[in-house]
Amino acid sequence: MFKVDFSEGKVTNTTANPLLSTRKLTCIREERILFDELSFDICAGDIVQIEGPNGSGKTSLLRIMAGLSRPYAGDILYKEQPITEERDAYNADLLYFGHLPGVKSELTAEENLDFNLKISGYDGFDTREILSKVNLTGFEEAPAGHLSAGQHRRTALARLWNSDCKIWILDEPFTAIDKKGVAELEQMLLKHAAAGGCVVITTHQDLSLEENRQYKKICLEYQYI
Ligand SMILES: Nc1ncnc2c1ncn2[C@@H]1O[C@H](COP(=O)(O)OP(=O)(O)OP(=O)(O)O)[C@@H](O)[C@H]1O
Repeated sequence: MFKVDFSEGKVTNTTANPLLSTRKLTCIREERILFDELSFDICAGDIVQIEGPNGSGKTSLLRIMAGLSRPYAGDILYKEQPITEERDAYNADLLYFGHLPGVKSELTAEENLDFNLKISGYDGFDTREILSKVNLTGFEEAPAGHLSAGQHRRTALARLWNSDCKIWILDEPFTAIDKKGVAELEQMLLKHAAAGGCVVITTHQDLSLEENRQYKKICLEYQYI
């Protein structure tokens, strides 16, 4: 595990054959520089945790990396090409899990999963089997609006268990998830990385991945203009 701290200024950490890269990425919100000329690479097998206090810019960074918002300056590269030029290929290889991960309260857990997988282009999956992996057996037909906060989150997370995207960008996936669920999800991240995928994740939880050689932390701190 290594730790890259950007609080001292412009730190660059780049490697060969990256899957995903930031290049001189600068983000300004409300006249505050959240990060400035941020350049780093993420390779197959990497699990990268973006750390920092509330408001330091973690979600902003993830949204820019996912192509959902634009930076003040700089680029995101997918296999060394700007994502603006590789939009379709990048989107097909990206699983983005945001703060509001698209679970409709009026649909059942099973209907939500079915919908989320179908709009991502999957078919031939077994929703009950996938829901069992996130401990939702017995809750398949419950409207998501009647589920507990953790079960609601598990409904959204279930699509990780049926993903062939190499790049996972996960914004606080552990919110409301119990200890056993966190451990299971950590195992899922390790399995994904071992299979040649990569993970970018934010969480305020302590993860038990410190011993993993491919686990990295990037720390964002406040900077002012
Ligand atoms: N679209 C926006 N317009 C203006 N300001 C924004 C916008 N998005 C984020 N901000 C501001 O940017 C700062 C960073 O927000 P961001 O959500 O990236 O932080 P975070 O590190 O993810 O925080 P948390 O740990 O609380 O989730 C905040 O001060 C926020 O108010």
